[in-house]
This record gives sequence, C-alpha cells and structure tokens, in this order.
Amino acid sequence: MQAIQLGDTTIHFAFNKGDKDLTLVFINSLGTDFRIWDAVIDGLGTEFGTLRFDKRGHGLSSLGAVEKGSISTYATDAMGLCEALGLHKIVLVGLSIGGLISLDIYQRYSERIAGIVFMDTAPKIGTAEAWNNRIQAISTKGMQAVASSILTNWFSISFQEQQPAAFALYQAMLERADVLGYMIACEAIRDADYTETAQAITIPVICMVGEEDKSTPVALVQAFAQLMNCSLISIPNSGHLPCVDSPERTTAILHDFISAL
Ligand SMILES: O=C(O)CC1=CCC(=O)O1
Repeated sequence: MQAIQLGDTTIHFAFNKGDKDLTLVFINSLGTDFRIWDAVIDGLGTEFGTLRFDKRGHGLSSLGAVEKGSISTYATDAMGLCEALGLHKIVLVGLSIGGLISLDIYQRYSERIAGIVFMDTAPKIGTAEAWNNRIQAISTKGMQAVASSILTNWFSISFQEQQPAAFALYQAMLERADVLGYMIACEAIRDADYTETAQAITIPVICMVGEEDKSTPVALVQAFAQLMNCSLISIPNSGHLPCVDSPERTTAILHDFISAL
C-alpha cells in the first residue's frame, strides 16, 4: 500500500513505473476510489507508467482541513503527488470531476502536461440547484438516500443485468463513501466552470463518453469536444464509468492516444 502526506492530507495512491518516461495519471469521479481503474491498468501492461490515487475525502485518503469544496485543492494535491514522485511527462485521464480537475491542472501547470483524455466529463457539470439538492439529501439522510439513483446512471443496462455481484460491490463503494468528503466534492463541482480554460487548450486531447451515460450525457460531452475542436469517441454498452463497463475498449483508446503523442 502506497501513501504520502501532502500538507494537511494523507493520499493513498498506486504508482507503477513504466518502461517509457511517460505516466498516465488517472483522476477519479465523485464517490469512487481508484479500484475503478484496475482492469484498465491490467490491460495497459508496463509500457507506460500509471498513477492512480484517491482524492482527498475519498477511498482511503483523508479529507484534511478543507471546509469548502474547491477543484483547485484536488488539482494541487494531484500535482503535489506527481512532484513527489518525480513525474515530469504526464498524460491526465480525467473522469467526470476528474475532468474538471484536469482542466484546473492545465490552467496552472500546462507545461507539465503532454495530453489529456477527458472521460465522461464537461467544463461545467449539472446545475447549482441539483447539486444543492443532493448535498441536502445526503446531509440529512446519508449516502444510502442517493446511492440507488446514482448507480443506475453509473452503469449500462447490460452491466447491471449481467454483473450483479460487481454492481453490488460498487453500491457498497458508494454507500460507504465519507459523507463530508462527498459533500465537499459536490460543492466543488457545483461551483466549477472551466469553459474558458477548455476553449484555450492547445495540447493534444480526446473526449470519450459511454453511450448510456445519464450523468454527463453524450450531448453534453459532444458540446465539450466541439469547444476544444477534438473528436468524440462514444462507447456502446457503457454508462458513466467506461473504465468499468468497457475496460478493453477504454484501454485501447488510451493506448492509441498516448502512442501517438
Ligand atoms: O455520481 C454522479 O452523479 C456522476 C458524477 C458527476 C460528477 C462526477 O464526478 O460524477
């Protein structure tokens, strides 16, 4: 188990050094820990380095002293971790809130980033009203009050029908999420709008989205891709987490992208 103290937080991570001097840095979605990338990591092999981590207040990482959610705090943590590991050629893979964090990293550390894979994300996700409603529901009733409806957005119909045991484990992951850590992340998403940053991107990027994603639907991600003038890769039989629903396809897309850099 790998961990590091970064200021006020202890971050749980998994780093595999690659044969080549380029590292994929995976940045998770809301309410998940870095196990969501397991199958993709297995598929990628050892050619490139990989870094996964639990953002603060998620998985085994502590929340630290934050009182208000901010995407920049997560971005600073991610780059602090990269710095501590001596990673200087980085490709970000940002899933959902991970895409917002990637945009914040690009805004402040563009010289360190060789490319970004935006996965089921957008520069602005959801409305303030929806996030406030979710925060309110969780603060009064806990994670179980929201888990079922969120989970059906995370996974394709076929995953839900054909992999009930795996689905149950992801339900446990979400229901056991730290309430405060989760609410702080909801606040951070609510208050984020990186549209201007996205418009100004000049490094290689791709967008991908699960065709059955109901959290950041195809039309939203399509508009994001158009903003950046990049192509959108849509993945059949996949919801909000293509790395879980369709790991082989996700691995192939990542491999093609980084091989061409
Ligand atoms: O869990 C969800 O509702 C989907 C989601 C939105 C932002 C994020 O990171 O996940």
